[in-house]
Amino acid sequence: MSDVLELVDVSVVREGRALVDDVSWSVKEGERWVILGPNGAGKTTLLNIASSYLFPSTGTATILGDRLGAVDVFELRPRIGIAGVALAEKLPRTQTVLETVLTAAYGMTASWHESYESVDEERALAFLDRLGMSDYLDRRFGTLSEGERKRTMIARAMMTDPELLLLDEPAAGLDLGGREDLVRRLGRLARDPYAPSMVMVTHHVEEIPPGFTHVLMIRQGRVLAAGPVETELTPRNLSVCFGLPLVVERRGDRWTAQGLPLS
Ligand SMILES: Nc1ncnc2c1ncn2[C@@H]1O[C@H](COP(=O)(O)OP(=O)(O)OP(=O)(O)O)[C@@H](O)[C@H]1O
Repeated sequence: MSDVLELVDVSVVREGRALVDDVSWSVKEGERWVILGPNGAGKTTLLNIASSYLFPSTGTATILGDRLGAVDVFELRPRIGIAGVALAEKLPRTQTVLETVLTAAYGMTASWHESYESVDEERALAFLDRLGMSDYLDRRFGTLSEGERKRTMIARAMMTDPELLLLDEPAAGLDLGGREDLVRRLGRLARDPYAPSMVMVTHHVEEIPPGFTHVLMIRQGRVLAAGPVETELTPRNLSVCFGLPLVVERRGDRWTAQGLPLS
């Protein structure tokens, strides 16, 4: 299996502080990773490197075989799908759901009188259908609920047929039904052998979709644990990661965690 992403001794330093501190981590083809860590741990910073929007201060980052700094990022970026709040905020609120997904095929955020190929439209419709958004095609992106917006963003991220799919807190802000719906859909995607390698950032083990294979735990920019979910998602690792005693349980193919009662 080849490396989809390889970070070696990567640090990101801002104002004299390491936001990401000496991180070495590799994602192999077909793996599905979840990045867990408390607020401010450096999760989004890592995704920004993985998406080629941020260069390490020191160390090397190799994405889809190309080393950051030695590759034209504009050639690399179409190979990476991203769904996250930062991108959602850049998308025009008045654009329809279908246009929001279609524009990804042209590497744009807004439509500019392109004439879309019918094959692109068919792909957009198929992804929107898979994400349960077929009834919203003509709705303005800005009028969508949080859950509908998240599902549209994932459909959009799939449009370019990416080799690497990055999901930044896809279930944040969703109600219980919305979260469970999204986790099931991501679980189906994770199990699809033709789906891209995936990296998903979350704060909650309950949001880990079935089929996700590996976990990276970070705290204060440093890696605490990295490896298969079965061996690394332990009460000890999770407690150190979030800084309080936690129990973690696996039920079927899902996870739950809770704090131990105060004595
Ligand atoms: N440009 C910057 N200059 C200085 N500090 C920054 C900069 N960007 C991010 N940080 C800081 O780096 C740390 C890591 O930020 P990051 O967004 O990666 O964390 P995170 O794990 O994604 O957090 P959250 O779970 O709250 O989204 C935070 O303390 C943040 O304030």
